[in-house]
Amino acid sequence: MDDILTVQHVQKSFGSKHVLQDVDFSIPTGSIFGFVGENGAGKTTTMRMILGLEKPDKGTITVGGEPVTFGATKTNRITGYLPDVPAFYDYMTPAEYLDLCARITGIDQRRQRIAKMLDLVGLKPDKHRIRGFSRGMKQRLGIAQALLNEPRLLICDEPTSALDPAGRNEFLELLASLRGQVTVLFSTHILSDVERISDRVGILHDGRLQACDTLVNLHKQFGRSQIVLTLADGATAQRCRQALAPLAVQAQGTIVTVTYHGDYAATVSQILRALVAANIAPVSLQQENPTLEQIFLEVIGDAHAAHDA
Ligand SMILES: Nc1ncnc2c1ncn2[C@@H]1O[C@H](COP(=O)(O)OP(=O)(O)OP(=O)(O)O)[C@@H](O)[C@H]1O
Repeated sequence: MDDILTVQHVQKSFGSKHVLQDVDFSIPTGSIFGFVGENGAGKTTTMRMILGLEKPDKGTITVGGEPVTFGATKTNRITGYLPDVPAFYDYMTPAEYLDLCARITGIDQRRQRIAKMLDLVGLKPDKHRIRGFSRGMKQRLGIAQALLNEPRLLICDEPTSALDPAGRNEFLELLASLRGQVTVLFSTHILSDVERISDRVGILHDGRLQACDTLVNLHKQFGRSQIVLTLADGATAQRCRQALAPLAVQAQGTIVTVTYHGDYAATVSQILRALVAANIAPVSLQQENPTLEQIFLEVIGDAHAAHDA
């Protein structure tokens, strides 16, 4: 699979502030990429550089194999953008607004295209003015606008942060429904949103992409998975802890927790063999997967440790 976007060794400072030190990543065509970082990490700056709205100090960016140049860039013909605070003409209906955008960008067969976009984002082609829209409806209209020119790459800056849970849910479903039709790059600091729909995740911290991989691989590399056993009583829990001593094991009350990296099946069979040998029958055994939030903390913790070393 080829990469729709490549960002190579990009650096950016504002005055004496080094925002991006060496950002390097690519996005395979057709995937949904969650771009994660704390406030001020440089997500918006990176996206603006991909759109040619900001000039990198060093490094190169390509979209669809073409280099992005600062200013009027050809690559924006295949890129759609939903800014963090999209601005609309409130007195227009969504169809009127999309018609205006389509005229400005010279889109053919406007009527069919607008009807298709409104249908895709679940907005009615009626006389309701944007003024009365909820934030969620405005975000969906923003997506319709960003998709108007049938882009190959859709960039969304913090698209869910201003939405309530129901609006977020709807919006994430809409983004997920675009999978396969358009490659999506969206930034957020809501990690559960990334976990729900992304194929790949990039974690931006300290001016670098500290991790960039599929969720499965991030779990493998950084996730500290746990297996939680419940025993009949405290004494059995202590015996269980001793039986499992070669593993990273803790006991508290009747609960014994084993923390492991890597393969669940291999670890659980090791546990079961040790329990059988010690003649211990647990009341329950449960697998607990790390959340992306735990992985994020692990990644930025590793970055700090490397920095301090
Ligand atoms: N035009 C500018 N001039 C000076 N500093 C800037 C400019 N644009 C961004 N910055 C600074 O660069 C840093 C990164 O900002 P950026 O908006 O890219 O971060 P972000 O990860 O998108 O954060 P947020 O989640 O808060 O939007 C911030 O410290 C910001 O103040």
